[in-house]
Amino acid sequence: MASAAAAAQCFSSYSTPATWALRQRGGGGARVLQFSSRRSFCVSATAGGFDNQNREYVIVGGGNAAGYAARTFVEHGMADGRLCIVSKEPVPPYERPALTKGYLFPPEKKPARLPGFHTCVGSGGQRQTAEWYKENGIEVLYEDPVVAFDGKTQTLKTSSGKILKYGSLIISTGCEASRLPEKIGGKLPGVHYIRDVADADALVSSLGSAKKVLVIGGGYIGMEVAAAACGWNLDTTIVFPEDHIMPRLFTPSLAKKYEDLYQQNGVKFIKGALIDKLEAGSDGRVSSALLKDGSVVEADTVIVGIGAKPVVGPFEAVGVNPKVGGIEVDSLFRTSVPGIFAIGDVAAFPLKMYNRIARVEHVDHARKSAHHCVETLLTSQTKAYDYLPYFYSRVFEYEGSSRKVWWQFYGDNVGETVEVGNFDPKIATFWIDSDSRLKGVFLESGTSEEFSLLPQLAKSQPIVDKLKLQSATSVEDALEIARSSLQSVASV
Ligand SMILES: Cc1cc2nc3c(=O)[nH]c(=O)nc-3n(C[C@H](O)[C@H](O)[C@H](O)COP(=O)(O)OP(=O)(O)OC[C@H]3O[C@@H](n4cnc5c(N)ncnc54)[C@H](O)[C@@H]3O)c2cc1C
Ligand SMILES: NC(=O)c1ccc[n+]([C@@H]2O[C@H](COP(=O)([O-])OP(=O)(O)OC[C@H]3O[C@@H](n4cnc5c(N)ncnc54)[C@H](O)[C@@H]3O)[C@@H](O)[C@H]2O)c1
Ligand SMILES: O=C1O[C@H]([C@@H](O)CO)C(O)=C1O
Repeated sequence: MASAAAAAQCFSSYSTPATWALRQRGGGGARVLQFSSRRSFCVSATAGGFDNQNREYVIVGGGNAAGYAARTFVEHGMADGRLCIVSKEPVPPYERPALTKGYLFPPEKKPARLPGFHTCVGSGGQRQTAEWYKENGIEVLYEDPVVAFDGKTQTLKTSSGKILKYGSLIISTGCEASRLPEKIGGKLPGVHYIRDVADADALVSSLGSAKKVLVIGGGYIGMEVAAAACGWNLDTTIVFPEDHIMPRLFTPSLAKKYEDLYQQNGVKFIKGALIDKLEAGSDGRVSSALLKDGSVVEADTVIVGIGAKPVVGPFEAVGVNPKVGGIEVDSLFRTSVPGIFAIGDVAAFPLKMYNRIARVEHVDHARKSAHHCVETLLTSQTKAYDYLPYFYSRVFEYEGSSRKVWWQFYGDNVGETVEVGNFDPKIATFWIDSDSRLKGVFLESGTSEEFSLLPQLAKSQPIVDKLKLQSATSVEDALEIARSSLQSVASV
C-alpha cells in the first residue's frame, strides 16, 4: 500500500488519463509542490496520509454513489493516496435503502445495524468499513461538509475551515428530504424525516414508545415506513393528497391491491388530504394533525415522506438543470466545467433510451452512475451511459409477517396497462405504448428467473399482443407471452 502516497505527482486537472502527465518524484518526503500552470495540478503526500491542501481526486458526499465510486477507484489502483471523500455523515458510505427496511425492524426481530450494510453489500460486493478506506489509502473526512466552492481556483472549503484544492471533483451530494414548514409544526419533537442513519435512529427511538403513528406522504418512504410500523404493532395511518398510493409509478388498480394488503395489516388511509398544521401537546411533542378539511388525526409520532430535493449547494455555479433540478451532466457524467463530474441522485443526465434529461433517485442508478463516471475518469472509456430505469421495494419483511412484499419495476411507466394477478402470490403490470411496444414492466413476488426477464423486456421493448396478454390466466402465463414476444425483436 501507500506506494503512490509516498510520492508526489503532477497531472492535468482537466484531462482524462490519456493526457495525464504522471511523474514520480524522488525523495519520498512530503513537499507542497507549486502549480506549474492553470491546467496542471500537483499533489504531494506522505505514506499514511495527506499533508497539504492538494488532492488529486475529491468526492463530495459520502453516500451510496460515493461508496461505489471508491470501489471503482480501488479496482483501478487509483485510490491509494490519491482519493479523498468529504462527507457530512459520521460513518463511511452505506446502502441507504436499508434505513426504511431492515433498520426499522423492531428490536426483537434482529434489525440491521452498521457496520452490517456499508457499501457495497447491497449488490453483493465487499463491505467497505472505515478500515477498508484506511487500508486502501483513501482519505475520508467525516462530519465536515463542503460549505463553499470556487471553480476558478479549484478549491473547496469545509465547515471546519479546511481548504482543499482538487484535481478532479465528483459531486455526489444526493438529495435531502423535503420538509413541512416550521410554522405548521414541521420541526416539532416527534416529527421525523428519514434520509440518514441519525434520522433512522431518532425514528427507532420514537417507535419504541409510540402508540399512534401518522405517515404523511404515500410514496416510497410512506409505504415502507407504514409497513415497518405494522411490525411494531402500532396504530398506523397514512395521509396523502392523491387518490391512491405511489402515484409516481402505480396505476390506480395496482395501488388498490397494495392498499388492500396494508388495510389487512391494520393500516388506515386518508386520501386526497393535505396537512394544515401539526399540533403539539402540553409536553411540546406532536399530538395531532389538523387536516385542511378541518378533521383531526391523533398521533404521537409523525413520519414525513413528501419527496426529496437534490442537494446542489454550494455547486450551483457548475450548472443546474432548470427542469428536473440537479447538476447537469453529459452521458459521461461531465458537468459544463472541465474536471467536475456529478453522479447519483444529484445528477441530471441524458436518459438515452427515452431521449430526455432525467434525475433518478434510486440506488441502482447511484451505483451504476458512480461506476460509469469513475471508469470515464480513469480509463479511455467514452461509452455513453445508457441507463434502463430500475426501481424496487421490499416491505413486511420482518420475521413473523404474514406476507412479504417484494416488487421490481423496469423501464418507463407510459401508455396503457395490462395487469394480471392479485397477490396470488404474484402481480404483473405491463405498460404498452400506442405502437404496441412494451415500455415498462412490474412484478410482485417473482422468482429470480422471472425477475431476470424484466430488464430484457424493458430494454428491447418488443411488440406485444395486448389481447393475448389480457387473456393470460396467471402471471406465469403472462410472463411467458411477454417472453415469446422477445423473438419478434430478435427476428427484426
Ligand atoms: C430511507 C431511504 C430508503 C431508500 N430505499 C431505496 C430502495 O429501496 N431502493 C432504491 O432503489 N432506492 C432507495 N432509496 C434511494 C437511494 O438510497 C438513493 O437513490 C441513493 O442513496 C442515492 O445515492 P447518492 O450517493 O446520490 O446520495 P446519498 O446516498 O443521499 O448520499 C449523499 C451524501 O452526500 C452528503 N452531503 C450532502 N451535501 C454535502 C456536502 N456539502 N458536503 C459533504 N457531504 C454532503 C449527504 O450527507 C449524504 O451522505 C432510498 C432512499 C432513502 C432516503
Ligand atoms: N424503494 C425505493 O426506491 C425508495 C424507498 C425509500 C425512499 N426512496 C427515495 O427517497 C426519496 C424520498 O421518498 P418519498 O417517499 O418522500 O418521495 P416520493 O416522491 O416517493 O413520495 C412523496 C409522496 O408525498 C406526497 N406529497 C407531496 N407533497 C405533500 C404534502 N405537502 N403533503 C402530503 N403529501 C405530500 C406525494 O404526493 C407522494 O405521494 C425519494 O428520492 C425516493 O426515491 C426510494
Ligand atoms: O439495496 C439494498 O441494500 C440494502 C441491504 O441489502 C444491504 O444489506 C437494502 O436493504 C437494499 O434494498
